[in-house]
Amino acid sequence: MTAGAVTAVAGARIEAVGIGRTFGPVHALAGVDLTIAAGEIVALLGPSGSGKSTLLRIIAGLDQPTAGDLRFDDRSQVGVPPHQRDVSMVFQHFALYPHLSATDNLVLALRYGRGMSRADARDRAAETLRMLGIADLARRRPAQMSGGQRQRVAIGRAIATRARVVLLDEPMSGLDAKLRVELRVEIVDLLRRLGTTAVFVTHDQAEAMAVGDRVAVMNHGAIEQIGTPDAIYDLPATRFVATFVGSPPMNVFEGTWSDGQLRGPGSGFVVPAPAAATAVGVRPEHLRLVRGASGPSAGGEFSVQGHVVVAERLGAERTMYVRTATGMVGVRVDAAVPVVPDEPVTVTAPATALLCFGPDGRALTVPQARQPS
Ligand SMILES: Nc1ncnc2c1ncn2[C@@H]1O[C@H](COP(=O)(O)OP(=O)(O)OP(=O)(O)O)[C@@H](O)[C@H]1O
Repeated sequence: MTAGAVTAVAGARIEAVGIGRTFGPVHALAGVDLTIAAGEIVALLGPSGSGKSTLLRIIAGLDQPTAGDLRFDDRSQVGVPPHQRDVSMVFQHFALYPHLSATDNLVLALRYGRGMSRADARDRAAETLRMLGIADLARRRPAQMSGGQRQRVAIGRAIATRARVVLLDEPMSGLDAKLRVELRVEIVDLLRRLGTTAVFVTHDQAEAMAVGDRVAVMNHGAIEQIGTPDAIYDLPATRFVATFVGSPPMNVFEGTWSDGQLRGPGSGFVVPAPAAATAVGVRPEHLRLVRGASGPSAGGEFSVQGHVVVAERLGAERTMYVRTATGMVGVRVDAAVPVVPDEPVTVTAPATALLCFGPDGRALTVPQARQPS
């Protein structure tokens, strides 16, 4: 994409206050509070059915909340139709007009959505296609483009209008992995340069972490946690967030608490834990693999024994899966570590890498090593 000066916009500040949406007995949204700063990019991340699209549609004005308020720059948008909200949307399916060229798809949106003159609309369309590196597609119709090219045009149409809010609903889910990565870098760069406020829905945690200034993790119609990608990864507020974000996910081990310690089943781990802890979590990269069975752990270190099952190669590293009495454990190791199926191993982690969870799934402690500075 060609960098260069573009006409910037003042993105709107979005505020959702106690937004609820029921469909008969279904609570699609259960009191969502969310403030998005002007010009910020927020990724809505969550499993299928968690309410992401419903929230996005309410922000767009395509659906109305059954409770709460939605404000743009302190003005309530409840009851305001989509075309009066200054939002533009990119959907998973391109929704381009098939009989129009790339240029004309943009020109139409600018003339009828923005009331621009034909000449101004053509200038803006050309500028936008240039920004997206697809000026050579100007005369082609959607059927003459690849999926990635069509989605670039659809994104171009959304940003060409310079709406103060851009909403993207799984905009890349039909594209292959390499193209998704390429395109998301371009989208973020473009949104930043324009200064527009953006909400990006995805169920792909890597994508959410890559595009969002902040990530809002949704579950059962509520936001479980909102924070920077670093905060979401390093300081997850709940067990759900801890295991939804990260690949492979955080390992979580159930235990029984007594006298300041959490004990795994059988002769499993014993680690210091706050009262009422029911489980302890540790990320695969904080675990260490020691060959053979070792004695009891010292100094509050986490330690379980097991046997190597399989390993998955991931670039310079691999994930070794080890079967233990407390379940399967994923350990991130250097790719140079040889894989010997069935080999007895001990998996350990320092106490500072452990995160304990209570019976309601909330994180109980923030390990010293991971306190924000
Ligand atoms: N028009 C509707 N009528 C009835 N139920 C609905 C409607 N729209 C959404 N729901 C329900 O609301 C809940 C949230 O749906 P929503 O589409 O917002 O989830 P999502 O997180 O976007 O999921 P996905 O990733 O699968 O798109 C689901 O239980 C869904 O079945």
